[in-house]
Amino acid sequence: MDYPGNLFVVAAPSGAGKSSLVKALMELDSRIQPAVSHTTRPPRGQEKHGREYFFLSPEEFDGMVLRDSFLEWAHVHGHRYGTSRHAIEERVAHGADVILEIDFQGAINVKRIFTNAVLIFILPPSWEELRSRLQRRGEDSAEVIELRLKNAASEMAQAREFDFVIINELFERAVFDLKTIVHAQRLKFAAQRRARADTFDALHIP
Ligand SMILES: Nc1ncnc2c1ncn2[C@@H]1O[C@H](COP(=O)(O)OP(=O)(O)OP(=O)(O)O)[C@@H](O)[C@H]1O
Ligand SMILES: Nc1nc2c(ncn2[C@@H]2O[C@H](COP(=O)(O)O)[C@@H](O)[C@H]2O)c(=O)[nH]1
Repeated sequence: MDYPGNLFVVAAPSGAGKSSLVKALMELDSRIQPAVSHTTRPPRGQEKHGREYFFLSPEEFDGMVLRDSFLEWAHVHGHRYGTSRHAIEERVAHGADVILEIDFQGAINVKRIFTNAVLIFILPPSWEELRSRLQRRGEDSAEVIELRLKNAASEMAQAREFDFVIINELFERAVFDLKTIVHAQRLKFAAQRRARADTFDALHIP
């Protein structure tokens, strides 16, 4: 699918810093809109229904799957997470730039549908730092942290499927990299759309 707005998809192993980076990007760039996912995971810390996620029961999630309401959904760290079609298709069709924070399975599925989507993978500088960020965040039990670190190895192996990889060592540097990727892609897509429109005009194709 090709739409007037741009779709950016950010994935990372848990604790690499993608939510922090996306939040910082949105503070610098008012054109970027977040998409709130649905999940069966219980809220953690100060999370609020409708802000970080729509928190659903397994039955409610099943209902959305049966109604084909998800653009993509996946099992991640023992819970289900999904991106609603409604949240994306309508907004991108109307020219909005939307950013998704989802896992690598979701990112690859989104790219199959939105072939112009830009996939960005965030890596931590080291295993030690990844562990220490999860511990410092202080929102997950030791058991959950171990599960997320165990899953991180296979997630990181997917980085090569992505269009861009950012190493989030120095936070400000990583925000700059993310901002630069978004800006460069907007320019590229705008130029492609102009070139296509010019070709259609030249060929008198309505
Ligand atoms: N460059 C950085 N240097 C040091 N700490 C960082 C950096 N980036 C993020 N952090 C911290 O690491 C922790 C994890 O970051 P964050 O919650 O953004 O990760 P995440 O990838 O979104 O994780 P999850 O997928 O579990 O939600 C947070 O406490 C955050 O403040
Ligand atoms: N495939 C999808 N993955 C998603 C979605 N929303 C979030 N996620 C990913 O799940 C893990 C865990 O998130 P957490 O908030 O429990 O730490 C993380 O990788 C998210 O990016 C989604 O809609 N689809």
